[in-house]
Amino acid sequence: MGQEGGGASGRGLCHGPAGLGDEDGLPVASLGVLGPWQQQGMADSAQAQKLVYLVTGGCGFLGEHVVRMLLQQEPRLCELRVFDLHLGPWLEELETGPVQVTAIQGDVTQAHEVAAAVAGAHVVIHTAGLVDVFGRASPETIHEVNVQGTQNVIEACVQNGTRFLVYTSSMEVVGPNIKGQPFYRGNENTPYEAAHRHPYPRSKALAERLVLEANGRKVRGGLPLVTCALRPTGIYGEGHQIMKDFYHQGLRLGGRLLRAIPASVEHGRVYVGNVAWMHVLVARELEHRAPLMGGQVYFCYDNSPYKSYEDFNMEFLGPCGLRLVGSRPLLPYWLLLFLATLNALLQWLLRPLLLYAPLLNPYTLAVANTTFTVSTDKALRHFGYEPLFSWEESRARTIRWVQAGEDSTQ
Ligand SMILES: NC(=O)C1=CN([C@@H]2O[C@H](COP(=O)(O)OP(=O)(O)OC[C@H]3O[C@@H](n4cnc5c(N)ncnc54)[C@H](O)[C@@H]3O)[C@@H](O)[C@H]2O)C=CC1
Ligand SMILES: C[C@@H](CO)CCC[C@@H](C)[C@H]1CC[C@H]2[C@@H]3[C@H](O)CC4=CC(=O)CC[C@]4(C)[C@H]3CC[C@]12C
Repeated sequence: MGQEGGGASGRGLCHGPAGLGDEDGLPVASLGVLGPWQQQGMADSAQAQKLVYLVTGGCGFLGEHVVRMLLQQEPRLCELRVFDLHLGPWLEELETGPVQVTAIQGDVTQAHEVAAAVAGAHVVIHTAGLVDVFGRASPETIHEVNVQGTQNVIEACVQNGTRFLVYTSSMEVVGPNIKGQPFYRGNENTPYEAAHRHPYPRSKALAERLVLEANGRKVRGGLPLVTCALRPTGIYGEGHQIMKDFYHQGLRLGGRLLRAIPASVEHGRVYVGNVAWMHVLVARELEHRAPLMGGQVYFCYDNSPYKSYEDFNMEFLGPCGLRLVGSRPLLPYWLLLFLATLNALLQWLLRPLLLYAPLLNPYTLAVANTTFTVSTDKALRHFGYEPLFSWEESRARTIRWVQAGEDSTQ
């Protein structure tokens, strides 16, 4: 595994898009007279291993699954660049495989670091982001990472002739909105008033718009950029820190969690392995279905059941020995809202002294307390997506991970 500090090199036999001289901008240089479409038939052979992928945020919860999924499911991969502010030690175990894994410690807000990492890549999967709905980071920082960082990725693709960009957006781009209106089993075309005040959903919405508007821009060499955005609902699975936090909280309370949200409020959830699989499929199919998929958004979905946030968590925490107390919320909503507001006030008062960022605040309460679920088959229709993991398997894997009690996803 190569380790880099803000740049990428040592690409071995991979050929970057700029040096191809192929009309479609596809990676055919080292395949002699074969055209791009013929390459597809060779996908399983070692000769076809010519693609360079870059995953930003590749050491995060989702990013790690995307990285591992690419190594398992993308036979044309030659080099995989993993770009993150903080590199994970698990990257080292990947160095024995046939694909060159290049770890790049870098910051998406630094345009030159992003440009260096993108140079020579065929596909960029941009999952890096500041996921903060708890007030840990300032609104300016969230904007800088999520919006300016995404703009840097787009510009780097344009400068370097990289044609395929997949962006990890979020359900939060749509809602729940500030009015708390329910979004009940909606799809990508369901009308909904997306209005946000919170910095995280605002930043994701702005970044998603940048990505979609960049579709069709000419990249170096004159070919069009093809972009699309995936919108996961609440992701769960191995590595989901908040799930672990609830588990430990339950253990501290003698094996109990207290119901705060009515069981009737549905919150969309999707297994991390399926979200990663969707990214891999989209990245692969963008090349072949650019006119259909370019500039599109897709909700990430699978067969996980529709439940409230807490009832869904109990699917995993129950088998780990926890119990959710109460068939109805134990505290009235007004009291929860009061506590959430108090938390926000304390956060503001204590900010000069310390960071107080509990899970409960007016925004997280609103998200957990508003129905937001998706029901769509757009990804199936556009690029043949079907979940790789059944609900039973997703559940079993997540339970195993919670029980293992470690922080690794494996
Ligand atoms: N966790 C969830 O339920 C959902 C997450 N998403 C999106 O999925 C993506 C991944 O989220 P998670 O894996 O949950 O979060 P995460 O925090 O585990 O991963 C984000 C990764 O981005 C990296 N990163 C942050 N700032 C960076 C910077 N300036 N430069 C380079 N790398 C940076 C972090 O170090 C981290 O490894 C994010 O874009 C998020 O908005 C979307 C929907 C739901
Ligand atoms: C009121 C509490 C009583 O137990 C429960 C508070 C739970 C919250 C911390 C979570 C409820 C819903 C979660 C969010 C949701 O899954 C959608 C998200 C999408 C993203 O893109 C990022 C993460 C998140 C905002 C997620 C964050 C945690 C919750 C607010």
